[in-house]
Amino acid sequence: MPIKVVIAGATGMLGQHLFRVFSGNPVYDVYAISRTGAHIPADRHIQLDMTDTAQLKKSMLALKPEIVIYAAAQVNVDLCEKDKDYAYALHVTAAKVLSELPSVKSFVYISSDAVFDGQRGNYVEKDSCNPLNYYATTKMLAEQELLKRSTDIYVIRVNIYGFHATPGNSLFEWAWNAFDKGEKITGFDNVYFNPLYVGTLARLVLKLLEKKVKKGVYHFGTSDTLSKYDFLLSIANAFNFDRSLLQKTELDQSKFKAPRPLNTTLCTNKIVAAGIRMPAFEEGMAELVNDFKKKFANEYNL
Ligand SMILES: NC(=O)C1=CN([C@@H]2O[C@H](COP(=O)(O)OP(=O)(O)OC[C@H]3O[C@@H](n4cnc5c(N)ncnc54)[C@H](OP(=O)(O)O)[C@@H]3O)[C@@H](O)[C@H]2O)C=CC1
Ligand SMILES: Cc1cn([C@H]2C[C@H](O)[C@@H](COP(=O)(O)OP(=O)(O)O[C@H]3O[C@@H](C)C(=O)[C@@H](O)[C@H]3O)O2)c(=O)[nH]c1=O
Repeated sequence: MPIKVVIAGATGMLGQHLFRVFSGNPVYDVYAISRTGAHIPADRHIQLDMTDTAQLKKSMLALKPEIVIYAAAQVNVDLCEKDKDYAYALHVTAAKVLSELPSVKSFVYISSDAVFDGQRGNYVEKDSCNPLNYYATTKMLAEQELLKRSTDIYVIRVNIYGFHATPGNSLFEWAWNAFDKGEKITGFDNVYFNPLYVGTLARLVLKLLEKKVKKGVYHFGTSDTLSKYDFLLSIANAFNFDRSLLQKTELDQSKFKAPRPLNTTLCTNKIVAAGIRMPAFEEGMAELVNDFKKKFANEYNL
């Protein structure tokens, strides 16, 4: 019998890849939860606003998933600062409800590098969290809630990049669109991270479950570190945009509502020791370029 998997947030930038990767493996019988169902076959989609926990519980008690992968979120950090109840309901309460289902044996929660305050970088799993904004606070609270359970809980702290199936506003999409229109943008030269391409992360999540890695918290990320300016520059280079459209700036010049951390690079020794290799940044970027060209070749004349 195939193993029933539910992907919460399967229409998202990461979720679309999780849905594709798990659906492509006959071991799994995959279902998606989202509000819109964009690009998900109708017979695989469970349309839900997960902040309606009564409805969520009812439909999942009927479906009985064995594995839940939680990639749903409100990733607009400033919006989370404005609507704290919604952020808490989506990031903490809904995840907790799913983790408590009697059928669930393994639960993967996609957390964030933002749980750290960014004062130091190269964080290991045991370092203390000190979130600077409410988005990150809810990710930390969710981790704490979930880790109380005796089920196999995997918390993956990571930063990600990619693009949506229906064009959205990820960092990559924002920069690509600006460069394409010939607009100038500024890149933070003092903010450091080691982000994974979403296509890569989806495969690594499958590997994590298949290798039966010990439950707990894991840091995922590229083996090298870059600034957000370097990241934006690599987009300009990869797509042959005019590099002079990108200028350097520092984080304190930005006008965010919610404070952001400076250096959230994650040390990945623990997951590498468990036998899962983390790629170099250029490997993921090459995959993104390939995926982007395949998807948008005609639309953008690539
Ligand atoms: N993007 C980033 O820079 C980073 C993201 N992360 C984490 O990675 C994970 C994936 O993020 P990403 O793919 O960028 O997110 P997206 O915003 O691309 O996708 C979010 C997903 O959640 C679903 N969703 C949102 N609200 C609800 C709701 N109320 N009820 C049901 N479904 C909902 C959306 O579906 P729909 O709109 O169809 O309902 C969508 O499928 C998240 O856990 C995030 O915290 C970590 C670090 C960085
Ligand atoms: C990085 C960057 C962003 N910006 C602007 C445009 C961009 O859309 C906006 C937000 O940028 P970012 O997406 O990098 O910033 P931010 O919203 O802080 O990204 C975060 O997202 C959440 C979901 C996480 O989990 C975190 O780890 C974190 O990476 O700020 C610049 O103008 N220059 C820059 O160098």
